[in-house]
Amino acid sequence: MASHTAPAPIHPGRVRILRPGSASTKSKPGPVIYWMFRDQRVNDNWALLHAANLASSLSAPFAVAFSLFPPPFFLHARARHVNFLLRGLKRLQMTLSSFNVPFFFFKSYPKDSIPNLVDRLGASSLVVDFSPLRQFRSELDDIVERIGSDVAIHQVDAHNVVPVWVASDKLEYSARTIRSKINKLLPEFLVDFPELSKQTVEWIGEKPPKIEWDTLIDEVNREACDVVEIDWCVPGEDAAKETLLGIKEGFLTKRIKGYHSDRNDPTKPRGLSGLSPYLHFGQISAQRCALEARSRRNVSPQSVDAFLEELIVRRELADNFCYYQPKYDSLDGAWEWARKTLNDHANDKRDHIYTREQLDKGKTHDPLWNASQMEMVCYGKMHGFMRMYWAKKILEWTSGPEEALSIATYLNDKYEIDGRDPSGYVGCMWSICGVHDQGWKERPIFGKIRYMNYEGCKRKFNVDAYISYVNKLVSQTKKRKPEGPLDKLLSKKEKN
Ligand SMILES: Cc1cc2nc3c(=O)[nH]c(=O)nc-3n(C[C@H](O)[C@H](O)[C@H](O)COP(=O)(O)OP(=O)(O)OC[C@H]3O[C@@H](n4cnc5c(N)ncnc54)[C@H](O)[C@@H]3O)c2cc1C
Repeated sequence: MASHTAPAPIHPGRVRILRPGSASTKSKPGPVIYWMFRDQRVNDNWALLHAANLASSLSAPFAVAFSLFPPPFFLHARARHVNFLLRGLKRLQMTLSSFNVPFFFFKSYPKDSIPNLVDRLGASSLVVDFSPLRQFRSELDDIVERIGSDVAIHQVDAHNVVPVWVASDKLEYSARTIRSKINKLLPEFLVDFPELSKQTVEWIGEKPPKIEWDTLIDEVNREACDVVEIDWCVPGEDAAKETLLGIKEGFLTKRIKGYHSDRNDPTKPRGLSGLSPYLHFGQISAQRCALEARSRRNVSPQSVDAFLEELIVRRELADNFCYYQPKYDSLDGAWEWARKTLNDHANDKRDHIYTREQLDKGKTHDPLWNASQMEMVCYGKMHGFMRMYWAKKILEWTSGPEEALSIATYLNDKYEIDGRDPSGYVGCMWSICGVHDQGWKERPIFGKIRYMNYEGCKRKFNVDAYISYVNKLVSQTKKRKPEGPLDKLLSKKEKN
């Protein structure tokens, strides 16, 4: 991609030394291993660049390792998620090999495979990604504990434009309180990436075993078959780049102008960037998206500013919340005012009460809600505006806020291709528990939590058009038989 600012070295604030190790005191330090987790890309990846720099400073080679949690997978991922990830990694392995970088893949808990690999290879250093999610952090704690004290362990926040620990040292109250902190740091952190160079120190150690990608994908399709793969979104870095900058339908090249006016209209899904699957799996860097958007600001300042607000401020606020609030997916994680108002109204009469199963099947009295649920179930990505309405109605139609939150996060994680993400937990917490929002006029069930209703949606967009759009999506999905290999379909889409 084109460079717009001078490439910068890695900002020291982006790297945390979890353990110093003693590699530099050795006459022949062992290789550097990068345990890739959340940032599954070769381009624009500060963690990979750091591993390469570290290796070069030690005159040692480096390799990348990825460990797929065994079933039920990380955060109970379904075939939709795991195979998007695997198809992306399949391409990533090829790209890495063009840089002479070996790629080790395991289907086991990282806390088992990574320390074992580090030990077997006599590695001098381990570089790890950052994620604020509990399950990742506990896995990392175990890894650190199991690795010998002479091995250096460095953590790099390659996901956020401003590393979470630099942006703020505390739980932020709202976008208003974090915005100025992030904006002040952008000149330091929103800089162009240096290029990754080909590995020059020869890898003479153990060779990674051959990865049978197609067999793995078939296995996952059997093991996590309750939510099937999607076919409209091609996984991998190239497709991510195409979504951002493609000459036919790229977001910044063709669609950005309408973002400001169309992004809250669910009948215009192309009005959104469509980048969330790629951002979630780290197949594109948010920093790259921001650099490219900023360089096109003259095309449509309002739209670019609105996009940067979502991409940087809102997304990184979500990481801040999950990082500093351990109860990020529970009513206990809400602010005192919200917990009080929700508890005050927990026993209010509900006109409709649905079970998780009824909601899962989209069987409520509200055709708009059912359509949004089906958009998520069949298509795998509900429109951003509908996500708010969808979650708020779950609060209205279940027996209490704790149950509502648990159903909303369960369904969001199960079906959204971008689910199991800090932005998902915070989206549900915002909608149901008022996190990052303010108190509104008190009303039944919701208390002071912001309310949304069907009539409001009717005033904002053409509800019937959205419902028919989703019906069409559903029937197209039903028509697509799982007969032909999805690979064929995906590669055809990639060529177009
Ligand atoms: C109940 C609920 C659940 C949500 N679940 C998820 C989820 O599981 N995963 C997820 O990535 N986002 C989630 N969001 C946030 C938002 O709806 C999606 O990020 C957005 O719809 C993704 O589509 P897009 O990339 O085309 O959006 P665009 O509008 O083009 O946004 C670009 C990027 O900005 C970020 N972004 C946009 N809106 C938000 C937001 N409100 N909070 C944080 N980051 C944002 C995302 O990374 C997004 O990809 C949820 C919101 C709500 C209210």
